[in-house]
Amino acid sequence: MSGSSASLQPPADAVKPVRHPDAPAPGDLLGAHYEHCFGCGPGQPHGLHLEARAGEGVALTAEFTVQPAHQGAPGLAHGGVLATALDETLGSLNWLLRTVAVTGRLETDYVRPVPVGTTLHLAAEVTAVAGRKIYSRAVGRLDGPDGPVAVRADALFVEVKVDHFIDHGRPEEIRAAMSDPDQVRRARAFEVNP
Ligand SMILES: CCCCC/C=C\C/C=C\C/C=C\C/C=C\CCCC(=O)SCCNC(=O)CCNC(=O)[C@H](O)C(C)(C)COP(=O)(O)OP(=O)(O)OC[C@H]1O[C@@H](n2cnc3c(N)ncnc32)[C@H](O)[C@@H]1OP(=O)(O)O
Repeated sequence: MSGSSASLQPPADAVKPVRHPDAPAPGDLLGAHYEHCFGCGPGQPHGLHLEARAGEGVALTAEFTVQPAHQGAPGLAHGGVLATALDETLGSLNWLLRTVAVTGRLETDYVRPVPVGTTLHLAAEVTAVAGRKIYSRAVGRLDGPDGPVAVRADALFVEVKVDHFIDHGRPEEIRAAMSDPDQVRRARAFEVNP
């Protein structure tokens, strides 16, 4: 059963999430937040190339097709890769809040094995917000958006400033990101108070 950890239960003062007025319209592809992201970046040959689309409210859907490079057991997706798909899907919710946030905690249930070649159909939503803490959950299904559940996750993301990345990222990549106007625009657009 997922969501059992006490730290993933929203506190009494938590509020419902609010979709940002400039959030992408329902159905819009969200695009990669960073070219070299292992979850969504087009510049990672063995990455997941996960594609997320805005939903209604603070919810979205995403798809990811398991490639041979993602195996753990023969012919089956690696559990860590599936956790990455869930993490990336949950992280994409930040586009709808227009908040920069990182994963603090991710709890994953593996319900069914996921064969190579499978397209995992993911759906995620923010359930509550308490200060900098964003509570969310996701599910991944086989054979279509209404297919059997293969994986589930509950998560806590914590809002950070863009400086979080600038302060902690390896200087080579940070320098490259900061000299890319598109990347700077994407990062700054997420900040509530740039
Ligand atoms: C211009 C160039 C820019 C370059 C940047 C480019 C792009 C940027 C745009 C978007 C990118 C955004 C995200 C990345 C993208 C997607 C990937 C998917 C998401 C990820 O893959 S992202 C990587 C994995 N992730 C981390 O790398 C985090 C490492 N970690 C930390 O950096 C700190 O740990 C942090 C910041 C989490 C907290 O640190 P902190 O000092 O800011 O705050 P603090 O500790 O006070 O926590 C505040 C409140 O959260 C509670 N809390 C914290 N952690 C908890 C836990 N684990 N369990 C339960 N509760 C927890 C506390 O209990 C407290 O709660 P309370 O307020 O009630 O006391």
